[in-house]
Amino acid sequence: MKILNAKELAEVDAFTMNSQSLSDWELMERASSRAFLEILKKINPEKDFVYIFCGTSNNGGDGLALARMLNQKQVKIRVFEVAYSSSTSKAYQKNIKFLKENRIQINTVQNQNEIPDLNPATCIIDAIFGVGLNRRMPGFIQELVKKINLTEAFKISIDVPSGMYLEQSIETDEEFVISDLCLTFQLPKLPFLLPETGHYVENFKLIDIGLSEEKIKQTKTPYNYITTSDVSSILKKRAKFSHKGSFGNALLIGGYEGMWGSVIMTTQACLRSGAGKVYTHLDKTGRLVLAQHALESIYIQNCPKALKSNPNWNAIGVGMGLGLSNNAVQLMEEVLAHQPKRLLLDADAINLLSKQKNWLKLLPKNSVLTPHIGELKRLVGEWDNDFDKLNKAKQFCKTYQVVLIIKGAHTCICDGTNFYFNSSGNPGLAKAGSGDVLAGVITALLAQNYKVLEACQLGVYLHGVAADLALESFSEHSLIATDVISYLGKAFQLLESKID
Ligand SMILES: NC(=O)C1=CN([C@@H]2O[C@H](COP(=O)(O)OP(=O)(O)OC[C@H]3O[C@@H](n4cnc5c(N)ncnc54)[C@H](O)[C@@H]3O)[C@@H](O)[C@H]2O)[C@H](O)CC1
Ligand SMILES: [K+]
Repeated sequence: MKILNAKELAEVDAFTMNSQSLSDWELMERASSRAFLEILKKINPEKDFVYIFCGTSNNGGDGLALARMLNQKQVKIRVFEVAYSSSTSKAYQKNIKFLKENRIQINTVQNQNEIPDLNPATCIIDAIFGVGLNRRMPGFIQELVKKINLTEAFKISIDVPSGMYLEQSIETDEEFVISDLCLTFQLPKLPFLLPETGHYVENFKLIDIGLSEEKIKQTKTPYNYITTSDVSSILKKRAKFSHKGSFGNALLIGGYEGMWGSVIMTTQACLRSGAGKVYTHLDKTGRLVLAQHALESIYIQNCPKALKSNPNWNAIGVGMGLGLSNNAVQLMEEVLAHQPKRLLLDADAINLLSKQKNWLKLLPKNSVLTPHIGELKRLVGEWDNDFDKLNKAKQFCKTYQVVLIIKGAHTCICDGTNFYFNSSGNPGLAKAGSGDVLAGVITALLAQNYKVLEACQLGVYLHGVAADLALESFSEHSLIATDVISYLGKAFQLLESKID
């Protein structure tokens, strides 16, 4: 699924109206009536007192249409026109006319003194600014937003929380609405997926308003959102006459300094993700633990020898609990000298790379690096804000011709040109061990010869889905990495059921 900016969305709107012979007002009516159905699920129409703040552009037009629909349902409402401009669109004016015909009072807020007492409101609908905000909101709106954020009322933002820009960070002294629910039209918006802003948009729901699929498909954007339909087309069926040699040999290297568990979890996840054969090298003190927990894997005692004697590793995953000792440095040197076809570097492998930046140019083309935020900082340096972070990540990938998987909520994959944000997963994954599991899933897919970027998208998505499905039996608090491994099967089942 694509993530578009305001200009691209406006073009898609225009194309849709033209191709479906819709007026502005009809498209607005479609958008608002679908948002209305979602609002009804969240409010008590008999008891709630809903305040609706409408700007003077199309987002405000949605708000006015919602006011009419709520009034028709006999919901108690108060409508406020947040008048930041005197020029309004035709669709907006038509909605104002309807409200007037229905004798619904429209209160104006044009300065700080006109901001109403919000205490009576039990629900607030924020339709002040949508995707079109492109500069600082006027001071009185900043004050209004501050006041909205202080209320206990249930807050619903329409399309975008007012005050949030689609393509730039807000300044520290700027406000945006922190809503309980954001009903966003058709496609996700980039700031929802970035931690600085996304932290305040915990709950967003996509409202399908029937925008032209054809035009969306034609629109070029570097930003994408990984959904079930994107990845189910990537997953390959296992052929009837296949054998273990058809699905690749994966070698996993890590598990030193008491961190055996790390590479053993990677091994288990790799085994559960379809690799033909999984070989594991870890500190020899951990070999019996490996044998107990991953009977199907093959223990490699002498890793340098294994690298030298077998030029045909389909994929190597290195770094999980590797440590930073001289031994770890030597192992990394061996791996780099081997130049595997498919290489994934996680955890300490990334930390070692950050210490020895001259190694970066030795990475085989399309190596996959899976840093969490702290590891990314060590790799690319500090960033000013999330947009700057994306730029730095992109530059890094271009320079070294690698793929970065930036782990966190909405894990982001960057290949130097495009970004892919994950839609699956939950905060139960914010625990030690989750990354080891992810490394195992992706190494298995790389071993099976999936294209690198496809292996990353599929792996990240499956890992998140497994964590989501595991919530059937566990909670976000209690979920641990091995639970995610046990749900990988169900995650694969879900995607397999979509293969034709
Ligand atoms: N397909 C859809 O997504 C649909 C979206 N709809 C809704 O329309 C808005 C987008 O409408 P638009 O009029 O372009 O933008 P806004 O309502 O966000 O208003 C911005 C408006 O104000 C100007 N402006 C920008 N920044 C400022 C500022 N700081 N101060 C004053 N004025 C500012 C800017 O030039 C714009 O004119 C979308 O979010 C949906 O809610 C429709 O319902 C149809 C389908
Ligand atoms: K809004």
